[in-house]
Amino acid sequence: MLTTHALSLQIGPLCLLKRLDWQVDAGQSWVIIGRNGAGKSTLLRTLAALQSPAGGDILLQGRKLADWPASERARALSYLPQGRNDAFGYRVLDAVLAARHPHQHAYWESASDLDAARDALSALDIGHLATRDIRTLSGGERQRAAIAALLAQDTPLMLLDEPASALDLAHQISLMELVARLAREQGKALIMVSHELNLTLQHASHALLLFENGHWQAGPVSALQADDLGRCLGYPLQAIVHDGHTLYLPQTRLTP
Ligand SMILES: Nc1ncnc2c1ncn2[C@@H]1O[C@H](COP(=O)(O)OP(=O)(O)OP(=O)(O)O)[C@@H](O)[C@H]1O
Repeated sequence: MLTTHALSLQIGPLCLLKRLDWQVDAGQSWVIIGRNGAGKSTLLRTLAALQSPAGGDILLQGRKLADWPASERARALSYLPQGRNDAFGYRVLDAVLAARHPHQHAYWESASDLDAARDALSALDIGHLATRDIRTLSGGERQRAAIAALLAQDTPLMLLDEPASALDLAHQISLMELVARLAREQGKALIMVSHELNLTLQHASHALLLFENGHWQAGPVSALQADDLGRCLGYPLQAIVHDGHTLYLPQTRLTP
């Protein structure tokens, strides 16, 4: 689905990523993990073709990302950025319908566009907000409306930047279950940035760790080591197995 060859990211003198060789296949859900400023959002924006890498190649379905016409690319990948800014008072349903634009052949949306938008709103538990002015939503509701729009876009590759950050615990869990289901049952490929370590690692299949100075490590979640994760996040962690799940907890530091 997505391949990178020697992908490097740099902002001014700051090297964020050095020669990333990476493959994301259909049915996989990846979480990108790293400290603040590690380059996670920059990587996601680069994969969404919103900024250029310092070097290397990104291939989407075998074709260079830069060679994709924008309208075709919008049917192949969707992107949820971190922040949102609503200048106009449109209805929640219309905001989600707008995400169907890449699939529309006529000026007006079709019945299947409406179905896709309504299904996406229900999946995010905000069907009852369909006719509300989007500017009146709470932070978590607005986040769920944005994720619903991403679902309605219905692309094989989905890029999500901190999708669970504004959500309450119950909605965080149902979002992660939804994401895992999309990968498992529909063969979607997902790449998420998340600071909700244990929640995300319970549902993701693979992890990409970003270390300082552009170093990285990629592999299945089942092969993750607490030492590597701790080094990546700048705090020692211990792995605890509970109910068949591995949880990563901060090690207690002995006070001198
Ligand atoms: N336009 C810019 N000008 C200068 N520095 C930038 C710019 N964009 C990003 N950076 C810097 O690049 C680094 C990586 O930013 P990025 O947003 O990718 O980090 P992140 O890993 O997503 O962090 P966080 O966990 O805090 O969201 C940061 O140090 C940031 O300050």
